[in-house]
Amino acid sequence: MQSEHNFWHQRWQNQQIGFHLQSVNPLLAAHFQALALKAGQRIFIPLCGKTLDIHWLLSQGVHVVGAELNQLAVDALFAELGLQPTITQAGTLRHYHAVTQQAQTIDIFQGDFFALDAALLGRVDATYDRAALIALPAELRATYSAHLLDITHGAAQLLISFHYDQSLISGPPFNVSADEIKLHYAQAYDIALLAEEIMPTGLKGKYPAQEKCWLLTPLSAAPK
Ligand SMILES: C[S@@+](CC[C@H](N)C(=O)[O-])C[C@H]1O[C@@H](n2cnc3c(N)ncnc32)[C@H](O)[C@@H]1O
Repeated sequence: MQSEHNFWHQRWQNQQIGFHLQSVNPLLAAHFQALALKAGQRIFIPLCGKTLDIHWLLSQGVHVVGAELNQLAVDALFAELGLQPTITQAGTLRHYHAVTQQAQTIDIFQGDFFALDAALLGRVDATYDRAALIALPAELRATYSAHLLDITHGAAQLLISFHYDQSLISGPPFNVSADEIKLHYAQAYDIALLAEEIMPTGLKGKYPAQEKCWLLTPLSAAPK
C-alpha cells in the first residue's frame, strides 16, 4: 500500500498529472442529470485530485465531499476554487471544509480513502467515480468497491470506466471490463450503460481506448 501511495505522491510532486482535465468532464456534464440529485443534496467524489468537476458540481447547487491522498492536490483545489478552508485533524485524515458564496459546502478528506468511515464521511446522496476505480491495481479494486459501498451505504453512482488492451501497456489507468464492474457492483446495483465513446487521441496518444459512462442505481430503488 505504501508504494502505491508513494507512486501518487510522486506524480503530484512532479506534476505528472495527465489525468487532470482542463475542463469539466463531458460525460459528467452530459449525464449528471441521470443521478436526479436535487439542489442541496451531497455528492461524493472518491480519489478526487483537484478535478474541475468539483467546481462544476458546486455550480450545479449540490454539496461536494471528496477524498484525496495528496496534500498538494487538495491545497491546489482550494486555491483554484478561491476558497480558504478550515482544516481539522480527523484520525489519520485532514478534513478541509469551506462554504461557497452560493452556500454550497465542500469537504475534502485528505489522506487514505481506506481510512474514511461512514460517520466521518457523512450523508452521501450519490457518488461520482471518474478515474478512481480505474486508478487502482486489480488487487485493490474489490477492496475499494466494497469500502465505497460500505461508507456510502450503497448510494447511486455515476461511474466512468476505461477500456483498452491491457497487454499493450501497464496502468494506471487500468482497463476495467464491464464484467469486472458487474463483479464488484451487481449485488448492490442495477447497472446501466449510458454512453460509450472512443477517445480521439487514444491512451497516451497512441493506444486505442474507450470510455464508458455507467449509472449504478441501488437495487432497492431500481425499477423492476
Ligand atoms: C487518476 S487520479 C484521478 C483524480 C480525479 N478523480 C480526476 O478525475 O482528475 C487518482 C487520484 O487518486 C488519488 N489516490 C490514489 N490512491 C488514493 C488513496 N488510497 N486514497 C485517496 N486518494 C488516492 C491520487 O493522489 C490521484 O489524485
